[in-house]
Amino acid sequence: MTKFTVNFLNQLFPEFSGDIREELKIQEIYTDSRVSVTQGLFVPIIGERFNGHDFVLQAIDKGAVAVIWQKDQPLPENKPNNIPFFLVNDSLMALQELAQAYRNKINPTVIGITGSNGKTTTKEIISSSLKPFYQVSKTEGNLNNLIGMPLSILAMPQNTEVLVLEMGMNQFGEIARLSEIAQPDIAVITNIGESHIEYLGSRKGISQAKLEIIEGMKTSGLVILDGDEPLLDVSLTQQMITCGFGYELDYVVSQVEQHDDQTTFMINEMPVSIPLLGRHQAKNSAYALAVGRAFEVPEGEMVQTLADLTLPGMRFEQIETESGAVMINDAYNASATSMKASIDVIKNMKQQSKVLVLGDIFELGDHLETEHRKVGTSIDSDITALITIGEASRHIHEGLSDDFTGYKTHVESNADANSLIKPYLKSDSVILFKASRGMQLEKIIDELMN
Ligand SMILES: CC(=O)N[C@H]1[C@@H](OP(=O)(O)OP(=O)(O)OC[C@H]2O[C@@H](n3ccc(=O)[nH]c3=O)[C@H](O)[C@@H]2O)O[C@H](CO)[C@@H](O)[C@@H]1O[C@H](C)C(=O)N[C@@H](C)C(=O)N[C@H](CCC(=O)N[C@@H](CCC[C@@H](N)C(=O)O)C(=O)O)C(=O)O
Ligand SMILES: Nc1ncnc2c1ncn2[C@@H]1O[C@H](COP(=O)(O)OP(=O)(O)OP(=O)(O)O)[C@@H](O)[C@H]1O
Ligand SMILES: C[C@@H](N)C(=O)N[C@H](C)C(=O)O
Repeated sequence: MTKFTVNFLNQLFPEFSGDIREELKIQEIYTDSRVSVTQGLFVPIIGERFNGHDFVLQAIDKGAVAVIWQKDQPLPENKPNNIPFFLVNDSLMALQELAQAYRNKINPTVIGITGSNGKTTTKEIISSSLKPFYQVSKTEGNLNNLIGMPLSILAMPQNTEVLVLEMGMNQFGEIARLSEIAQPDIAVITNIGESHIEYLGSRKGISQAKLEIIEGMKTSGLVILDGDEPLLDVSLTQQMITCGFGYELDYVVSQVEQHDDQTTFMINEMPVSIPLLGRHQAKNSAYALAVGRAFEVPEGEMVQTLADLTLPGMRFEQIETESGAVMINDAYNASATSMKASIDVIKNMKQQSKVLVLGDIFELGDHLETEHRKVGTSIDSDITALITIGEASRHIHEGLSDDFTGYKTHVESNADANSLIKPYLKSDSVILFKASRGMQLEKIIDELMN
C-alpha cells in the first residue's frame, strides 16, 4: 500500500544524489537491510553495533527504491544512479521528521500512551476496543522509542482514523520529543512506578518525564491518567480524566475479583470482565473506557470488545506443561511495581504450589537495594518457594515477609536455576518468571519445555 511518493520526500529533503522519478511510490519505510521489502525507503541508522549506511547496497538488493543518507557518510562507490539518495544531516532526525510529516498528512486522531508500567497492555486494550468502530493503527510490540515510534507512525495505512502509539523513555526529554513528533490528541499516563529511576533520579523525576507528553499536545487535547498517583495531581490546560480506585475519581474501579481466566470489576456503575488477571488490569481497562467515551463509543459496546483481548507475548503469558504445571512467562520486563502486581496475581491463583522465579531489575541506580527489598515484602505465607537469579535480586530475600516459611535460594545464572525449578513442575503448581528484559528468563522456560 503506497504511503507517499518520492516527491513528498523531496519536499522534506531537497538535497539529493541520483535520479528522481517523481511518480516513484514508497510503500515501506524501514531500517534493517536484512529485511526484504517492496518499494522500500531505507533509512540507515548508526547504532551501537552497526552503521546502517554500510548495508545500503544490500538494502537496494532487497527492495529499497530510495534512501535517506547522512551527509557525513561517504557515498558507496558503485551507487546505482537510478536510486535517489536524499542527503540529510542526521538520518535518525530525518526519520523523525518524516514520521511527523506523514502523521500530519494522514492526520488521524492520535492517542499517546506512556507510564512506567502498562503501556503495551493499555495500548492493546484501547486498540482492541476501538477496532470495531474505527480504522485503528497501533504500535506493534514494544516499538516505543525515538526509532520505534516514528517507524510505527510510518507503518500506518493511509486510511487510518485512530493511531494508538506507545511512548517509552529512560531519559528526560525523550517523551517531549516523541510528543512533538506524534502531537497526541489524547494522552494516557498509566502509572508512575520506578522503571529507569537510575536516570530519572526519583519517582518525582519519572512523573516529570512522563508529563512531558503534554508538550506536543494542543490545549484542546484530553489527558487521561492514574488518579491514585499524587505525583500526577497536576493542573493542565487540557481536559483531564482521572481513573483508579479512589472514590472521588472520574472512573472509579471497584469490586475487583480475580478468577481463573478473567478479572471482573465495576467501573463506576458498569460491570466489566476482561481475560487478563490482576487489579492493575482493571485500571488499564478504565483508561480504555475513558478513551472510548471521548470517541462517543457506547460504553456497553466498548465493554463487550474487552472480552476478546490478547496481549503480545511474555506479558503474563500462561504456558501449561505436560505435568499440568502452569508457567507464567511475565519476563518481558520488570520493575518493583510490576513484580509486586504479578506476585499478587499469583497469590490469588487456584494452584496450591506457588513458585516465584525472579531475576534482577535493571536501571535502578542508588535505588537498587531498596527496590528489590520492596518486592520481598509481597512474598508471604501464600508463596511456596522463591528462586532469585542474578546479582541484585538477592536483596529480595532481605525484604521477605516474616511469615514466609517456604524454600528460598539465590543463584547467579539462568543455567543454575533449571534443576531447582524442575521439582515444582507438577500438576498443582504455578511458577512465575519475571525480571528485566536483559535477564532473558524466557530462556529458562524454553529449556524446561524441551
Ligand atoms: C537501531 C535498531 O533498530 N537496532 C536494533 C538492532 O540492533 P543491533 O545491535 O543488531 O544493531 P544496531 O542497533 O547497532 O544497528 C544499527 C542499524 O543497522 C541496521 N543493520 C544492522 C546490520 C545489518 O546487516 N543491516 C542493517 O541494516 C540495524 O537494523 C539498525 O537499524 O537489532 C536488535 C535485535 O533485533 C534490536 O533490538 C535493535 O533495536 C533497538 C534496541 C531499538 O531501539 N529498536 C527500536 C525500533 C525499538 O523501539 N525497540 C523496542 C525497545 C524500545 C525500548 O527499549 N524502550 C524503553 C524506553 C525507551 C528507552 C530509550 N532511551 C531507548 O534506549 O530505547 C522501554 O522501557 O520500553 C523493542 O525492540 O522492543
Ligand atoms: N497499571 C499497572 N500497574 C502495575 N503493573 C502493571 C500495570 N499494567 C501492567 N503491569 C505489569 O507490568 C508489566 C509490563 O506490562 P506492559 O508490557 O504492558 O508495560 P509497559 O509499560 O509496556 O512495559 P515496558 O516499558 O517494559 O515495555 C507486566 O508484568 C504487567 O503485568
Ligand atoms: C526493554 C527496555 N525498554 C528495557 O527496559 N531495558 C532494560 C534496561 C532491561 O534490559 O531490562
